[in-house]
Amino acid sequence: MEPAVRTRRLTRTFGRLSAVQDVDLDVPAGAVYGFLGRNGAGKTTTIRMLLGLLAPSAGQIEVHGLDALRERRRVACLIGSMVETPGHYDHLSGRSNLALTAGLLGLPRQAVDRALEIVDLAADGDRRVGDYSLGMRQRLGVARALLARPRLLVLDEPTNGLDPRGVRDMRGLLRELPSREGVTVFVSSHALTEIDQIATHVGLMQEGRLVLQAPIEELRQRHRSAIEVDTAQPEEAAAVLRQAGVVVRAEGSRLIVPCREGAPEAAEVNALLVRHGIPVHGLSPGTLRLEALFHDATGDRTDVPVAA
Ligand SMILES: Nc1ncnc2c1ncn2[C@@H]1O[C@H](COP(=O)(O)OP(=O)(O)OP(=O)(O)O)[C@@H](O)[C@H]1O
Repeated sequence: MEPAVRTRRLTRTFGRLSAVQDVDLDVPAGAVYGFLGRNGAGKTTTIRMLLGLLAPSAGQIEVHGLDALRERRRVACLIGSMVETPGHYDHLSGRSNLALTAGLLGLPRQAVDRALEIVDLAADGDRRVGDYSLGMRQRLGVARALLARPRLLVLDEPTNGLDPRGVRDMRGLLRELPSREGVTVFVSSHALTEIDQIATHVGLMQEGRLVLQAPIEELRQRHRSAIEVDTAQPEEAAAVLRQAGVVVRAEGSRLIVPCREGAPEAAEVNALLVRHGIPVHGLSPGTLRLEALFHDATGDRTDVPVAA
């Protein structure tokens, strides 16, 4: 299948500043692509070029096989977007807000009902937008972006400023969109933790460059962190594990089992220790620590580049 987005050497300079430099994005159709980076890394500039709001200084952009710079109108019809906090008419209901846009686009009224349904605002559709929470306003923005049934949905920091519930709702919505609506989701964020559970692919921007791009599963395989064992008998536990051929390191009362080729799963470590009568107070299963991954990709060990 042709990719939803493909850029080659995409570049944008502002005076002497390279806001985006030689970026090769590959966004597969049907993906939820998490576009990550700190503030100022070049995400918004890239997104504005994808949407035809800003001309590149150099490079190419293809959207579903169409040259976005030559066929701007056709490409615009394929994309729905929400860039920055969406503006709504506060005195109107959510439904009326969408109906206005639908009217401008020449879409039938059913398009409004469908969009409200998708973002789970059908029950609140007749309430004034002024009474909506920020999360509801953001979802209404997504509904508007979906009105014309785009093939690609581009969202710039849609979880910015949302409370945990708002983040959870937005996550749930975005995760479902490819399978429910057949739309590819391209979503930017400076907070990895807000999208690591929904992204199928990630791209990381740093200082205008795309320093990492991969399917998230591949990254999970490569960067599963160590299993941590909390026990009152660390020395005995370490001896048991070493005898079983497991590489292990002690850190105070915790034991660390690095995840590497042939390392046991957390459950096996637990079973082995319990079999030898060693109580295990806590066991962390070695989940993906994307922070570590980003440290590796950017060579930045001083702080976490994309923490919540
Ligand atoms: N119109 C402009 N004129 C001059 N410099 C700009 C302009 N737009 C962006 N920049 C600069 O380009 C760089 C990248 O900005 P951009 O907004 O793309 O980053 P970002 O990753 O989206 O960050 P944020 O999350 O803060 O929006 C920054 O240094 C920014 O100051």
